[in-house]
Amino acid sequence: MTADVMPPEDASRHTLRAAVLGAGSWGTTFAAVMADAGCTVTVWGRDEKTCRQITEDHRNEGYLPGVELPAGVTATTDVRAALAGADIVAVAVPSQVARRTLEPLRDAIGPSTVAVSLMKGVELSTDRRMSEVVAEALAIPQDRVAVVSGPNLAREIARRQPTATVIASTSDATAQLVARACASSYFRPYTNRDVVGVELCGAVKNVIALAVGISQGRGLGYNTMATVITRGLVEITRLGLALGADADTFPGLAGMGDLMATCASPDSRNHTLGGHIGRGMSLDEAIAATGGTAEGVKSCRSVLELATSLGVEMPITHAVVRVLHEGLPVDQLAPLLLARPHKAEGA
Ligand SMILES: NC(=O)c1ccc[n+]([C@@H]2O[C@H](COP(=O)([O-])OP(=O)(O)OC[C@H]3O[C@@H](n4cnc5c(N)ncnc54)[C@H](O)[C@@H]3O)[C@@H](O)[C@H]2O)c1
Ligand SMILES: O=P(O)(O)OC[C@H](O)CO
Repeated sequence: MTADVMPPEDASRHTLRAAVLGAGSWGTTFAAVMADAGCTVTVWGRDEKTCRQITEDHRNEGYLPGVELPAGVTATTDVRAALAGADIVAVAVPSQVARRTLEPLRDAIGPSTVAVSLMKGVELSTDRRMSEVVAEALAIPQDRVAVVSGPNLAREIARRQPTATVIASTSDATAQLVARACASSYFRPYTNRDVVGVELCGAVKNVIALAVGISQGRGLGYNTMATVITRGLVEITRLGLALGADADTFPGLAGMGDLMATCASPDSRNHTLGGHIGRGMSLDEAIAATGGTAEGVKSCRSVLELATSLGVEMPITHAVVRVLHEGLPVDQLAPLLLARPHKAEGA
């Protein structure tokens, strides 16, 4: 199949209305996905110029250069106008601002509106997963919340390159509604009840991608990359199981699938930022050079806190925290990981 050629769907199959909060890469892309799946979509963004460009020119050049958006996507800076009458509200702001973005909007959400977290992070002050933050901030029950996570690099999907994703919710009806709102010829959703596992995979793979980026920035090769990815999946699984996740989630799309995409792609902000650190930039320089939201930079600390509170060992995550936030020189990362006491592979 040739890339960039999947046609949009027939947009007349259903009449769902969706709002997307966040006019960045993934918010805009997921809005386009839902529009191609037949929804009428309004994006809320903070920047007037970006919103006008989305509505009038069907583009968001700041985040998705060269991409033409479906005409069914419009944008506004008026968040309440975006939310009016929405069956679905999808949230795509940085994880650490989700709570403060959503709390003032409690009264603007309809009584049966479903909220979708598109975010891949863990809240710093509370160690909460994003579906927990969304439910608490909007004061809605968990069964009206779904999570979308998988190998979903926005820039590829915005060009209608085919991919699959996972829609996780404690409610089958909620997951199916969201799946219907986004399924198209280039975007295939699979539903899953394991919200904990799906969300953890999405948040922790960003930390592992930072580690892979750092090692590649140091000039290390594919053996190192494969080792970090594989042992990264082991530590994601260990934490997930300790939190009650389903073991089947980890080798799936939200686990191994997203880990591979993020650790391999030059489009990944986490991977890219890790590369800058590996080549010797300071954290502030690397954040500025990368642009966009690299969630692992902050979430590595909340993930480590969560793991420590449960007595779960996460050596790669710990090493990333030490390099990014505790001044460990980058060339000491590999020796730190390799000098750990011997253990059997399955232990
Ligand atoms: N880009 C991707 O490929 C991708 C794919 C899947 C999931 N995600 C996840 O989606 C979430 C959003 O990522 P993104 O790629 O769209 O990020 P982005 O940096 O491209 O866009 C973030 C958006 O949030 C807005 N924003 C920033 N600070 C804000 C604040 N204080 N209050 C309100 N809005 C604010 C920005 O203006 C921007 O519109 C992240 O959790 C990310 O991990 C991203
Ligand atoms: O650009 P990143 O590193 O936030 O990764 C984007 C997506 O999460 C990949 O699925």
